Formats: sequence, C-alpha cells, structure tokens
Amino acid sequence: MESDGQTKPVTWLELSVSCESEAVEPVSELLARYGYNGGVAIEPPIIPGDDGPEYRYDPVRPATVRTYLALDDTAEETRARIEQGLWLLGMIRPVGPLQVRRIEEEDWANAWKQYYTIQRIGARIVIVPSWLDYQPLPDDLVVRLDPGMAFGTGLHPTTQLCLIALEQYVTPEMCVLDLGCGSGILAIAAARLGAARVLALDTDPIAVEATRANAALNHVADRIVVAEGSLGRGASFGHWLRPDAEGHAEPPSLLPVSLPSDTPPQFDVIVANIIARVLAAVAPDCAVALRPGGLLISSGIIADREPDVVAAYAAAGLEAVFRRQEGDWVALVHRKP
Ligand SMILES: C[S@@+](CC[C@H](N)C(=O)[O-])C[C@H]1O[C@@H](n2cnc3c(N)ncnc32)[C@H](O)[C@@H]1O
Repeated sequence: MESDGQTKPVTWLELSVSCESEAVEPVSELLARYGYNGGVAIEPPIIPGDDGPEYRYDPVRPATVRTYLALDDTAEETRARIEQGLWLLGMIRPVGPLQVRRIEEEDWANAWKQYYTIQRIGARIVIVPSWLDYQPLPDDLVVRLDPGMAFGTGLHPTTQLCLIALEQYVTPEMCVLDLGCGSGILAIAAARLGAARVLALDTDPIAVEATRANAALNHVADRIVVAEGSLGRGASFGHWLRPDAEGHAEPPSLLPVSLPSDTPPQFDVIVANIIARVLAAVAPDCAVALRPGGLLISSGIIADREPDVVAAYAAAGLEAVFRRQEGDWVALVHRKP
C-alpha cells in the first residue's frame, strides 16, 4: 500500500475481518476491491520462530485480513457494500464480523505493515512479502511475492502442500508446468529449486499479470514463460469458482497456441493446484504432457472428491506415488510410467 503521490486525508478507517485460512483469499479479494490503493494486509495466525525473524504458521487459529478506507463522504456506503459482500461469503464458509477502527494519519502510515509476515514452508522455501526485508539463511530459497488480486499468498494449505511436494521432487534442469499459476508462487518456487524452464498457465488474466510481475520481482522471468490459457481440456472450463463452469468438448490443441517455439513438448513435473473436477478432466492431457517417468503434483482436492481424481488418473495410466492431507485438502503425486 504505497503512496500514490496524492494528498491523503488525515483520518482513516481500519476494517478488519477474522477468518479461517481457507477464507483469507476471498475475503482479501473483497477488501482489496474497496480498500485504499487496493491494498490488504493479512495477519496470519503465527507462532514466533525460536530464533531469527521467521514465524511459523499456526493452522489452528483464525487469520485477520485488514484494509483501510479514507474517512470521507463515501466511506459509509463502501463499508455497507463490504458488509454485504462478507454476508454473501459467510454463506459459503464462516467469516467473522467486520470490525471498524478509526485511526489518524500518523498511525496509519505504519499500522498496516506490521501485519504482514514471512512464512517458512517445507525445509527451505521462504515466502517474503515484497516490501519486507529478509536476510536469507544460507540454504533458504526465497520467493518474494506481492499479493495482488491473484490467488497464491502461500497461506492456503493447498498451496503449501504443492510447495512441499515441489521441494521434494524438483531437481535442477527440470522442465516444469505450473497449471493454474495464480500469483506465480509455485512457478517461482520451481525456478528457485533449479528448474531450467517453467511454463506458467492460467485462464485468469489477473493471475497471468501477477505471475509475470512476481517472476520479474524474483529475477527469474528468463526461466518462466507465462501465458493465458490451460492444458488440453482445461481450456474448455469457464471461471473455476462458478458452479456452472464445466469442461466439455475436447479442445483443438494441448497447449495454448501463442507459446514460444522453444517451449518443451513434455514436462518433467506438472504442478496443478486447481479443483477436483478440473484436475479429473485434464488427467489425459497431463498424461500426454508428461515425459515418461514425469510427475504430476495435484492439489486443491477436497477429500470427498479424491476418488474421482484418483479414478481419472488411473484411467489415464498414471501411477500413484504419494498422498498428503491437510484438514479437508488432499494433494497427490502421480508418475507416468
Ligand atoms: C487455487 S489457485 C492456485 C494458485 C497458485 N498456483 C497456488 O498454488 O497458490 C487456482 C488457479 O487456477 C486457475 N485456473 C482455474 N481453472 C483453470 C483451468 N481450467 N486452467 C488453468 N488455470 C485454471 C485459477 O484462475 C487460479 O489462479
């Protein structure tokens, strides 16, 4: 939430909402729509590390999402709209009530920054908000992120499961496909783990823009090709969060046509954190896009839907290698024989 060079009003409203980690992304998206400069601050439930500046994520307590509004003539209407949006979100998953606090300019300047934090995930990956200083430890693989509107702050268990699996399976010089790249967090982590080429695809242009920006921020843009689109049948889905978005006809090509000619035809690793029905639909396409011996890391699978995804992978000839569950979320690793 940097200054836009305009004169800022003196009084602000701080709006905050407490929610489970799984609701952080939609609540952030809602607050970002109305907050000053589109900025939101996420205060994850954290446990201080034993030494150093890092904190560990506590999955048991709720997170808090904050944004700021200038206290002007439109503030009350904006606040009512946010409350209405929260009420709608609350029908899908529990979110706390909107808390409102009035703060003066001099407090505001620094207030939001304290809520952002650094997350260590797996053994070596450290997610660092782009505006925070972090002194990496010798083995750290730092991913700097500016959480815009795209999904992928590293807070969601489905992302964390992918990061852990990437750390386990990506080795230097591999070619990786990140299907549904969101903020680019997984593509950048793969590059940090030594992947020589990463293709990051997303059907949402906001995600494509965020991944490009974050790849540049991490100085790995030369190894990550970012494109709008999907893999095979994935391209025939509408927006993934719409219940009516269904895959249907077989698409004309496996990959979006606009890719650079040196894009590898097959990948050593595909990582896809989407949702069960998209993962099941693209199973045959993933099988084609993997080189023999290549691995598919899939996440975003609600436990109830795991059998559908497992069946689709078996039908596509993929062999189960690994499974991990966090709460209701399952991540799977499959190998192409
Ligand atoms: C849960 S987010 C994952 C973001 C990030 N990879 C992470 O792990 O945090 C899912 C992403 O997949 C994208 N997506 C949804 N359906 C898709 C499809 N059929 N093909 C490609 N991307 C898709 C969404 O736009 C969204 O950015």
